[in-house]
Amino acid sequence: MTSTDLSADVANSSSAAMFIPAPATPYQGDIARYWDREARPVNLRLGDVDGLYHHHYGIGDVDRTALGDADDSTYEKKLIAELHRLESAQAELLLDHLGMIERDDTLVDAGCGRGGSMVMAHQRFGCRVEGVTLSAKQADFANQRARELGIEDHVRARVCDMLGTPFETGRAAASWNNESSMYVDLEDLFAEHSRILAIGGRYVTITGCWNPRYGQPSKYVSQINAHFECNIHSRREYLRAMADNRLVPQAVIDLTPATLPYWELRATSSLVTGIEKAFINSYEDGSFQYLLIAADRV
Ligand SMILES: C[S@@+](CC[C@H](N)C(=O)[O-])C[C@H]1O[C@@H](n2cnc3c(N)ncnc32)[C@H](O)[C@@H]1O
Ligand SMILES: CC(C)=CCC/C(C)=C/COP(=O)(O)OP(=O)(O)O
Ligand SMILES: [Mg+2]
Repeated sequence: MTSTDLSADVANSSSAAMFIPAPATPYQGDIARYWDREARPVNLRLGDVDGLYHHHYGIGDVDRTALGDADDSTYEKKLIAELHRLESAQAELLLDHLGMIERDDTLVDAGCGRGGSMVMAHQRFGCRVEGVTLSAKQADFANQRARELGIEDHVRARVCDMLGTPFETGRAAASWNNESSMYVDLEDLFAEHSRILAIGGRYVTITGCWNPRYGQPSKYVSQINAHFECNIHSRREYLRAMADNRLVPQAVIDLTPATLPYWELRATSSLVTGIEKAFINSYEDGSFQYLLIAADRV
């Protein structure tokens, strides 16, 4: 794919001249404010470990040898590094599912946060990565990080609704949502991914979803929704909305067992936010699942 710039509108490309569109709905205004104000140590201190700032959770086994003795004065620092390693492992798994990406391809990160996954994608594939977020603070942060790394010509965040992006039709080699699809209607979301993706392109999401086998969203799922002002969808809704929008699943991976060690470890740290028990309980009672879905645009 030949692509230097997917965007039909480049006006808001640099933070200095960033054009901030009015929110499409009052809800999106709330979410923009939420992320503009967010500065939780559990995110900033983890990002400070190596400069990759994530707003998603972790997967994989805890490396107890890396943590050492809990009585040691360096234990908390090691614990933070370990949580961060698990969060980056989550992003690596998402990137593993993007398929063959060439240097001249363009990828789209829908709901890019502070841009950690975008940087990792560029570092892995050498390609251009375009991200959208509702939060001007997050877009500024991500663009500042890209400048610091000298990759601002390849990695760019902008303030934009993921349901109506300025990207050209059929040009993206791959696109993803990393824990950002619980803020939007899935039919609208997948219609937009389907529009921007090339035929044969790849879509990947990692998300928390409620489990139809449980019946309805549990009290823990409701707690998570209230905590983040989001609206968690069911697994069934994901698969149905993909099918409706020419996205054919190639892999559906239940990451619930893989994310539980992250939560158990996080619950013991000084950086707890109070939402840890809701995740642990809902994963354990089967009402909630941590899922990766990779789909082909057909
Ligand atoms: C939990 S954070 C995930 C950030 C990032 N994907 C990561 O893994 O670090 C959710 C993100 O979704 C974004 N978001 C929510 N609704 C959006 C929308 N309608 N359009 C664009 N971004 C949106 C928020 O601004 C925020 O950046
Ligand atoms: C899996 C689900 C349902 C996720 C909801 C979306 C969300 C808010 C993710 C984490 O962001 P964060 O990294 O800012 O959260 P925290 O501060 O808890 O680490
Ligand atoms: Mg976090």
